[in-house]
Amino acid sequence: MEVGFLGLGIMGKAMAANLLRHGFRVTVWNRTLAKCQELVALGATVGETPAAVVAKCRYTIAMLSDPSAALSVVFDKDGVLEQIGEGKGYVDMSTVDAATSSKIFEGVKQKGGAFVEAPVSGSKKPAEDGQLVILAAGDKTLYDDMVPAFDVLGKKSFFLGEIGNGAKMKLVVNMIMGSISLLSIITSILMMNSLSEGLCLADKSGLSPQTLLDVLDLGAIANPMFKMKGPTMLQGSYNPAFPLKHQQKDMRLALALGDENAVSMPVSAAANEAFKKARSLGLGDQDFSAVYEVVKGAGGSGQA
Ligand SMILES: NC(=O)C1=CN([C@@H]2O[C@H](COP(=O)(O)OP(=O)(O)OC[C@H]3O[C@@H](n4cnc5c(N)ncnc54)[C@H](OP(=O)(O)O)[C@@H]3O)[C@@H](O)[C@H]2O)C=CC1
Ligand SMILES: O=CC(=O)O
Repeated sequence: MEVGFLGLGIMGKAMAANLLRHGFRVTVWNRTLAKCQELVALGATVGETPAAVVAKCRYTIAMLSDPSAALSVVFDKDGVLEQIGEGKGYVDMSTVDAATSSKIFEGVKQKGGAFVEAPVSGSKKPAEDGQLVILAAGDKTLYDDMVPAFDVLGKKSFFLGEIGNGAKMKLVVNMIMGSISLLSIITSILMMNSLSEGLCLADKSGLSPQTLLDVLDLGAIANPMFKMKGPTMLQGSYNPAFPLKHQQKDMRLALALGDENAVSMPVSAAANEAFKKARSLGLGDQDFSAVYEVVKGAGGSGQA
């Protein structure tokens, strides 16, 4: 199967590489064209513009940063709309709001093409391992055509019906993830303080601190989020798997969805403030766990 792939950021690069590894022929484009070279080394060909990729491929996937990037790649000069038409499909896997997705759907439909939105849950590692969860909606025939690609990219794909449902589901999931991860960071700080005291007490009492760790890890307070992100957070190292600016964009779009539907979400609103603050501190391009810096600055103990 031949596919086009637009957008080779953290996720797009891993996903396109995965398709190549599984025998797909892939034509790639990225705004910063130089980034295509890594994929060329894996067997991809390059399209000079989004329109050139769509002209070459029956199916084109996009993985772009946000609503404005998703719209620009479709509607601007040399964009997807210049070449989309009867018999061609466009699949946007970026995380955007339902209104953005609907605009793209209408634009593609007017040209006679088919459109599926298919945002994903799962970060850099699941993208590399083909373990994403795909939340698709829109044209069912195109969805069915894309199943071989979705099977490579993800461990499960859902077809959620009319356009907008995939975008909304993704925003709800990420709103929960953003709030929970902030709570988990705060909990981790408290846990780390308790843990430090526990390790000290064990040591002074003639017990092995390592055995204490082994025992705790097997019990009810074992904490997967802390295990995954904790060690690098404590070093203040936030190499991005999921950039903080994207997490904040998802919180913002989810809160707007809450506004539209009059759903009160005080926990998410507070989490959004913390992510906003982190962006204002210049942490937008770091991993979203860098929100830890905000929590520390607000009086949490960073010495854990
Ligand atoms: N990272 C993660 O863990 C996950 C991310 N997502 C979502 O996937 C999407 C991509 O995320 P990720 O790969 O991490 O993001 P990155 O920031 O790493 O990549 C963003 C991509 O969008 C391109 N881009 C940005 N602005 C424009 C524009 N105006 N026109 C054309 N291209 C543009 C960038 O091009 P250039 O290289 O030129 O800057 C790059 O290819 C986002 O919507 C994110 O929310 C979903 C699940 C997990
Ligand atoms: O959108 C981010 C994710 O981890 O899912």
